[in-house]
Amino acid sequence: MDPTTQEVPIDHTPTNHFSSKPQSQSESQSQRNSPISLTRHPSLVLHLDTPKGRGVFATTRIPAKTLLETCPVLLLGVEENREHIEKTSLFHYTYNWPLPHPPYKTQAVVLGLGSMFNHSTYSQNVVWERDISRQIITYRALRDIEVGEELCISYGSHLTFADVDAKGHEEVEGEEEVVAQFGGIEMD
Ligand SMILES: C[S@@+](CC[C@H](N)C(=O)[O-])C[C@H]1O[C@@H](n2cnc3c(N)ncnc32)[C@H](O)[C@@H]1O
Repeated sequence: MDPTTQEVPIDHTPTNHFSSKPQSQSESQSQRNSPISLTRHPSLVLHLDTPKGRGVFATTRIPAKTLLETCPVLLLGVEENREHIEKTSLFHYTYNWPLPHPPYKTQAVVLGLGSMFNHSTYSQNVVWERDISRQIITYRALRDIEVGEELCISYGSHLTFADVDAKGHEEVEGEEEVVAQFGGIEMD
């Protein structure tokens, strides 16, 4: 797998990009029950008028692996998503979210800055990780981020919009592809 993108199959096991230490059952149980710190890195600002719309930028240098943001998510019902959300602009802000039962996937609205990170094919500098049991997503610096740099994640390879960073003539995929990928954002 290309480590710079997050195109991984849906996995119900929480993963950690920066540590390989497995969690014991009691550790994960006590983690589930403890309050969640809601981190937002103080150097993040929102620019309103970029070629990608709004976007998140750094006002100081941010070292690799720094925790940037912790976002609670709002899980959508499968039918609710299909019948309503997919028909609205909110759909382009949703992430795929695994379910333990058929159809094994729904969408989630990410509350906080998580919905503001744009996509970069070539300069992804932020990785994100779902915590399935606690319904949160955490974002970390993938590498050192310089002053003035935009913070970008990868939405995966199937985009529903023309990528302003694209160098070639990459095709914009249809809406159904997006559902299969990012939700609105594959974000996996
Ligand atoms: C989750 S939102 C990100 C925040 C968005 N820029 C805003 O202003 O609300 C996803 C949307 O941002 C835009 N976007 C993100 N990455 C982009 C890129 N690389 N090129 C062009 N547009 C992008 C697209 O309109 C996409 O549907």
